[in-house]
Amino acid sequence: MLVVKDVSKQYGDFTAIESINLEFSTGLYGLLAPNGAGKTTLIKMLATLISPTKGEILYNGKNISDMDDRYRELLGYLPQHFGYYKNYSPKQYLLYLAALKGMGKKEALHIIEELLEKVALSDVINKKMKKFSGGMIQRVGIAQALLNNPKILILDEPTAGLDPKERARFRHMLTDLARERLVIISTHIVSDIESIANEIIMIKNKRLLYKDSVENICSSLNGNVFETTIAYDQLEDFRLKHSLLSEKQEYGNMRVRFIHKGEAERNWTVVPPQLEDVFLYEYRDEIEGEV
Ligand SMILES: Nc1ncnc2c1ncn2[C@@H]1O[C@H](COP(=O)(O)OP(=O)(O)OP(=O)(O)O)[C@@H](O)[C@H]1O
Repeated sequence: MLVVKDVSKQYGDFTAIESINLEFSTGLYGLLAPNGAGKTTLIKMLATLISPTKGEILYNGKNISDMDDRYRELLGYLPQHFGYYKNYSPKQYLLYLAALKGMGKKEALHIIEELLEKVALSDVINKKMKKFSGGMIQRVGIAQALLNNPKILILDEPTAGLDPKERARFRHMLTDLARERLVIISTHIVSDIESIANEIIMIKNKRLLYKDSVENICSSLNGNVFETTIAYDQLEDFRLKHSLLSEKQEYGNMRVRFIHKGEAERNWTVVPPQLEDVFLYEYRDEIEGEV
């Protein structure tokens, strides 16, 4: 069990994360927030790459920074930008990392072959990585994070640059990996984790906003998400009055989805809230202009 206890992180005078409390057990946790919200900061603290300014992170009751190597033996980590050697094959690269971890070559070879099979790279085990797609490189990244068969797997924005097919494959793989370990994945893309995370963690204004199931988070907007059709020239006025979530052209009119708290109008249809609605609503100030 991993516990984040009242953790804050400051960079000089700037506070990136403030008084965060979290508890993790086995399963998949999605850390979802727009860029700059502090996901990487939190993840780097969980990976002991940086230390909290205040508070502590405990694994089975022990402070992870005191555990030192004993904690890192339990940890697999894929950073946002991971360094690999383009002229190496996945096998050469993983053998090199295994040697750094002090693994014997015979044991390492066996594990590496198994891992590359798990991430569906068996057929390119000896091919140079310079010809690999973004998705294939990310799968090598996952394989390196799994070298020590970690109990805790932490992936920072692992789907950046992947196409929809690769994203889907990635989701299957993560579900599989989270059956027997704690997996924490950070992303600003709702669809990456919506269908697979046991719990979603959202940070807003440096603090914890939600740590809950998708269903419970969505229920915070029950009865407040509507759709209706308006004329194109009403759109600007509508945008000023309501929190617009999405808009699309439909037979010369505009179909709009929006948040409204209070009395509804007759021609509005209330719709079940989706995680994307909560994300767009909660971060409407941060992501204005981005979407
Ligand atoms: N070493 C640092 N020194 C000063 N400020 C930092 C440092 N690292 C991060 N920050 C600031 O802390 C805030 C949170 O950054 P962080 O990288 O954790 O966000 P994020 O949610 O992971 O976003 P991204 O996905 O873009 O990295 C940002 O405002 C960032 O500029």
